[in-house]
Amino acid sequence: MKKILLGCIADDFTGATDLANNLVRAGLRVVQAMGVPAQPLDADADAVVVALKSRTLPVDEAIAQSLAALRWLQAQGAQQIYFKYCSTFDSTAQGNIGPVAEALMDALGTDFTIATPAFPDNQRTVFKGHLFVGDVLLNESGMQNHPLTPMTDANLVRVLQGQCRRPVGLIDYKVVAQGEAAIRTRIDQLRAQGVGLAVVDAISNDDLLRLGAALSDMPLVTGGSGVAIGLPANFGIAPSSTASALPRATGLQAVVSGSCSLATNRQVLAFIQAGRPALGIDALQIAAGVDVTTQALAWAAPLLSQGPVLIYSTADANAVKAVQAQLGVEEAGAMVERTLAAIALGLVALGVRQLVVAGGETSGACVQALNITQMKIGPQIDPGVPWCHAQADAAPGAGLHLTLKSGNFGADDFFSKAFALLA
Ligand SMILES: Nc1ncnc2c1ncn2[C@@H]1O[C@H](COP(=O)(O)OP(=O)(O)OP(=O)(O)O)[C@@H](O)[C@H]1O
Ligand SMILES: O=C(O)[C@@H](O)C(=O)CO
Repeated sequence: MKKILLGCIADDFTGATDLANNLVRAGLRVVQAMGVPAQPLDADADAVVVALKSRTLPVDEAIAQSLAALRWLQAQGAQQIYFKYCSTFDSTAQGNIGPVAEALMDALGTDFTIATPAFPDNQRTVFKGHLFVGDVLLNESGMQNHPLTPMTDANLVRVLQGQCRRPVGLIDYKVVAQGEAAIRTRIDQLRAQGVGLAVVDAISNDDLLRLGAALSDMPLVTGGSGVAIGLPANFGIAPSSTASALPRATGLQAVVSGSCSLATNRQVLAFIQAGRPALGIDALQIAAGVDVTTQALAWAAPLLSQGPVLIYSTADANAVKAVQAQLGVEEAGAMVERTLAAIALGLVALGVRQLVVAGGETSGACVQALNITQMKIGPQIDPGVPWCHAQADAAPGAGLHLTLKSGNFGADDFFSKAFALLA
């Protein structure tokens, strides 16, 4: 068995493809596994990204799944472990970023790791420990209204400290600007002070490349997908602009959107304004026992032959809050996810072979319903969002082209742009 270099654990499915995309573009051969594989790796790969749906699980379950992923990755020979979370640091006061990071540290027997969600290609920058989304602080970016993980504090040292037993420190931009040696010195200083995790400032890809060089011997790296751009060089691998080729796309086209993030709201609006068919589904109707899935599929069936259709639960923050007040946050989320997953499965049964799913939790639910276990990463549509290809029982033969779009990623015309790229 050939050993892998980098073993990655992603806390949601869109995040996993985001990371895999950056690694592929940096030159690594990557396999993305949905959940912890039951078998050893059967492909030649430099990195494996194990996609979990652990971001919003109870802490103990998130830890247990992450440790199972770690054990599998170690069995494949992984030299370094990467824990991927959201570039908007999506978590609650309990976690799961801090507790999972510390459980991985314990399991790896390491006393120090870094944490940075910086992803400048997607306008996520960290300055003096504070996370900016575009020009505004995290807590003013719309993320303060997230349905499951509202982010109300942009100070990541404070946020992470609230989730960790070990002291949390900062490697600030002045140190990062000086390069690898200065970063290593700062890490030594922090370790000597008993700091276990350090948030790292990064406002450009150059910062991330300098940081990457200083992480070559760190057993565990934690971050968004941005840090990944600086790691392949440590293994002697050079960036590659050739995205992996995917099989030719065929079949009908559809979008399923359960993301309520601001970018997805704009993308849904743009699709409707472009005159494309779109159907909104209502969480309260699902709760009232209406068979929303059958209704949605009956609506889509005659339209699919004319081009892409969109089925969405995407709503603005006020509408989501009103639904949650009636149904409860978790129940509302789970109910909508189950329905959209059943709709995705139904769309594939109707002949859809190019499927866009918006939202990390929603993607997890759809991919699990489709029983997809492994994906190949293809060309990037927008930063952080590639097309992928997977085999699925529901799409026998040529399989399915799939893109899992993170809530806040992608241009306003993302849905149309995605299908145009495969044409
Ligand atoms: N209209 C709605 N009312 C209440 N909850 C909803 C509604 N629509 C979607 N949801 C739930 O909100 C959650 C959205 O999370 P999801 O991870 O899919 O999107 P996101 O957070 O925008 O994406 P990402 O995690 O990639 O940033 C899901 O649990 C979904 O079921
Ligand atoms: O890092 C990001 O923002 C995304 O990959 C993600 O994890 C959204 O769910």
